Amino acid sequence: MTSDEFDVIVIGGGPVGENAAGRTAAGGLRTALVEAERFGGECSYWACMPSKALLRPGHALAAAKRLPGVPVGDRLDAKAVLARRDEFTSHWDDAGQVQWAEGAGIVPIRGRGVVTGEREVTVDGRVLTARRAVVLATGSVPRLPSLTGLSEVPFWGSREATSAHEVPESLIVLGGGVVGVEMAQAWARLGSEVTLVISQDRPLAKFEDFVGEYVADGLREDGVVVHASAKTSSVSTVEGGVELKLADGTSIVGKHLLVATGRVPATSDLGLEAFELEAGKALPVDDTGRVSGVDWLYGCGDVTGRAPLTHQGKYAARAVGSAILADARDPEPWSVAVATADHAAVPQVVFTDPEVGFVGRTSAQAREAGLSVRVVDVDIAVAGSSLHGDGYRGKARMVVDEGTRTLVGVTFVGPDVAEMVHAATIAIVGEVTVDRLWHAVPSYPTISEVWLRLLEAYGL
Ligand SMILES: Cc1cc2nc3c(=O)[nH]c(=O)nc-3n(C[C@H](O)[C@H](O)[C@H](O)COP(=O)(O)OP(=O)(O)OC[C@H]3O[C@@H](n4cnc5c(N)ncnc54)[C@H](O)[C@@H]3O)c2cc1C
Ligand SMILES: NC(=O)c1ccc[n+]([C@@H]2O[C@H](COP(=O)([O-])OP(=O)(O)OC[C@H]3O[C@@H](n4cnc5c(N)ncnc54)[C@H](O)[C@@H]3O)[C@@H](O)[C@H]2O)c1
Repeated sequence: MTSDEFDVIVIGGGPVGENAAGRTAAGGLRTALVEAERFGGECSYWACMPSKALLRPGHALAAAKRLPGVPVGDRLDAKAVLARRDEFTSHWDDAGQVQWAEGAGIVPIRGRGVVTGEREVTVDGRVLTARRAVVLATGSVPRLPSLTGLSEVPFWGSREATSAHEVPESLIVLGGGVVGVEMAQAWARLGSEVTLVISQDRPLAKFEDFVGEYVADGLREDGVVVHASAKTSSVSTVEGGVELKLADGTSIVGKHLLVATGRVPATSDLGLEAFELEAGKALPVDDTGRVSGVDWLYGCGDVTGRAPLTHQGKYAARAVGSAILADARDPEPWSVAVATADHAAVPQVVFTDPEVGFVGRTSAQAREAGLSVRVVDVDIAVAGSSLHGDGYRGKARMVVDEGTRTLVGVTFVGPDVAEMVHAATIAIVGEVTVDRLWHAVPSYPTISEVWLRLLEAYGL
């Protein structure tokens, strides 16, 4: 093989592309990983890592304040928090990721990749060929709302919100999805005056309805002003920042505006039209990641729009890698080359305080799927939660398919519930019946005892 010939070419060196390339390289295939910006992708530099690094100190401080006797100050040392965030992004230097790729036997190639023919990728004029497969892991890009004046004002996207080096005096956050609530709380706890503007009646509207209420209460406790059911009319530059006008006549002025209104799969400028694929739309893939109608082309991660989360994209990447290695066609569901869990058991944590942990289907989604649904709700009020912090407040919901007596969805909201989600994921993936789950005894005194309360409330 020449230096431009490979078995597999992966376009997009984010966490998902890295995992796909890592898997095929480990299986002995000569693999190129093409990255236009930084190896490590959005997640490492402008998304998961910096956002969680910004949130964690505020949560630790709030947790300590709930425990009499723990000596704590009143506010965060913003400079130290931002410096620690910078460490977590490796100061936006991807040398470590390149080193990892080389160590894993991958050939990293910096530049923008375009699919220019069958099994052919051109990177800034250099033509690469792939004997087996091309994998697209190009991620997603922000979706901007149509808002009068937006093209004329300077505004933040999630990149600026996660990489800022100063705490803004005030911040307007537009969008009550995950980015909106996480960044609203992070900057409020770092000392900014934050206003959250959401179009729905509560934030996190895709989750069970009580989730948004708990999170909105948590934000208000941190001083965030929440404008729910708000219709925006225009935005403009004013002395000292930006002004957002709402349709009801309310005017909000802030130093910066963060637009957090979602993301769309990055499928533009990739040459996909030549293969009858629509640019700007999610890449249509089957459960092995194979693109419909193009049998040498695969996709995984945000670009497919299936489950736009780092862990789920990496899982899809492992399936793609396995499918390429085995040249798997229509493998069995739940086999290693298939991302079956995308349909039934996607977990997600929203790292606010209170935290949200969710997996599977909400009660509404389960009903839409035609399941015979039983919903069980309990407050998280067990010995473990009382010990965890004074005034602990949380709620748990279990959605049971009565046809099989198995769990199809679980939601927790409350301080530090994130680590409880994986037990629920295992129960759903393993299709464990509630009757068997009864015998999984939670340790005393942990917050996990809420499982016992859920099963008792179910009637066991
Ligand atoms: C603020 C924020 C916080 C988040 N927090 C979390 C979280 O806590 N947990 C979680 O699970 N998810 C989180 N997400 C979602 C997560 O970031 C994405 O799901 C994840 O990054 C997707 O990985 P990916 O590899 O598919 O795409 P990306 O990480 O976007 O990587 C794609 C890469 O492809 C490159 N690329 C694109 N086009 C080309 C081309 N033509 N040629 C070469 N390279 C190209 C890009 O430069 C980029 O590096 C967050 C998102 C945001 C915005
Ligand atoms: N902890 C995590 O897992 C985590 C953290 C951050 C982001 N993410 C992922 O990153 C992706 C992007 O997050 P996001 O929050 O930008 O998207 P999102 O889709 O979760 O939320 C976007 C929100 O903006 C609202 N919106 C859209 N247009 C609007 C308008 N004109 N005015 C007001 N509101 C408007 C939508 O109703 C929605 O609530 C998601 O897939 C998310 O799951 C995950």
